[in-house]
Amino acid sequence: MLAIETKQLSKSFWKNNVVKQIDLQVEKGEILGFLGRNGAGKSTFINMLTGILPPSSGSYALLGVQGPNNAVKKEIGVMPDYSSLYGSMTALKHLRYLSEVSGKKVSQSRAMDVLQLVGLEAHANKKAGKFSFGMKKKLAIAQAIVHDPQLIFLDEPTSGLDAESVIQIHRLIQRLHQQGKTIFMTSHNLDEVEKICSRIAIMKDGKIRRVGTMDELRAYYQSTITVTMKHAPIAATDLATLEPWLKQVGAQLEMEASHFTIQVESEQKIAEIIRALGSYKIDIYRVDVDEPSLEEIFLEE
Ligand SMILES: Nc1ncnc2c1ncn2[C@@H]1O[C@H](COP(=O)(O)OP(=O)(O)OP(=O)(O)O)[C@@H](O)[C@H]1O
Repeated sequence: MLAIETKQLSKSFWKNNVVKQIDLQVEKGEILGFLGRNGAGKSTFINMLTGILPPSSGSYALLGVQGPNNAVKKEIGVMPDYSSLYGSMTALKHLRYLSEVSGKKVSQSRAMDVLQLVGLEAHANKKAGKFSFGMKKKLAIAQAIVHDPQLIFLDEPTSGLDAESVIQIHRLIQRLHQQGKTIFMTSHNLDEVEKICSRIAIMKDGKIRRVGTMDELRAYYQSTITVTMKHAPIAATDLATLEPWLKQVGAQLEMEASHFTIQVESEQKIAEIIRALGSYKIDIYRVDVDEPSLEEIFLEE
């Protein structure tokens, strides 16, 4: 079953088209990482799905129910902007009160369990107004998950958190994933997305440019495989013909005495180069293939 399905979903503010005809499908149980530069339209897209903004055109369904629809609200968890927390309410009260508002009031012990999951158990009875930025963020995450929703929207869940808290939140996300929850998360931390998300969507100028697993994204960008080969010394006479040949096979050739680096379009080209060196009877000691990182893929978009 699809957890999220959008069809031509669009949003304009006056004449400014911020989200442009997005068709996106997210399977139940996925962790989808939603990437994009500042101003790409990510928040606007999420705000439509979570009922904060009405779409200008197009449609969406959450957990198979056409939105907006209050019936499905109980099964959706949204991490609020930390600045919208109530300063005079304790962490515990927050969770109990806001779960009631969302239609699925939770017990005191459930609220305490969730505060423990985000590492706030020692602060359960402190007012949110006295919390640090990181503590507010954790409370916002707790608020998104306290009513045990099926679909969870997390907006930059770890930005601004200390290293230990980041690990704690990653573990929590993985645990939710194991429980079969669907998680839709934005992040500007590409390492984090690469590590914990099952699929990645890259948004630019209001459109989703690419969506896929890390392997699928890499396959798409394989035109930029960088290969470094360490080899036995090459005789000057061989080099005279080998070097021009390599320049034809790939790009950005950099030759040193014991190794060279070259960019090729496909794995077949790597095989061709290895065969060619073999025909010159040049031993190859090592082949390093540098696959594009998410950062490189992201920057290309
Ligand atoms: N309520 C609004 N009225 C007018 N323009 C808006 C409104 N909300 C967002 N925008 C514009 O829409 C564009 C996309 O903004 P959005 O907040 O969706 O981007 P984002 O990808 O979430 O960025 P960030 O990573 O910085 O949070 C921006 O140019 C922004 O100025």
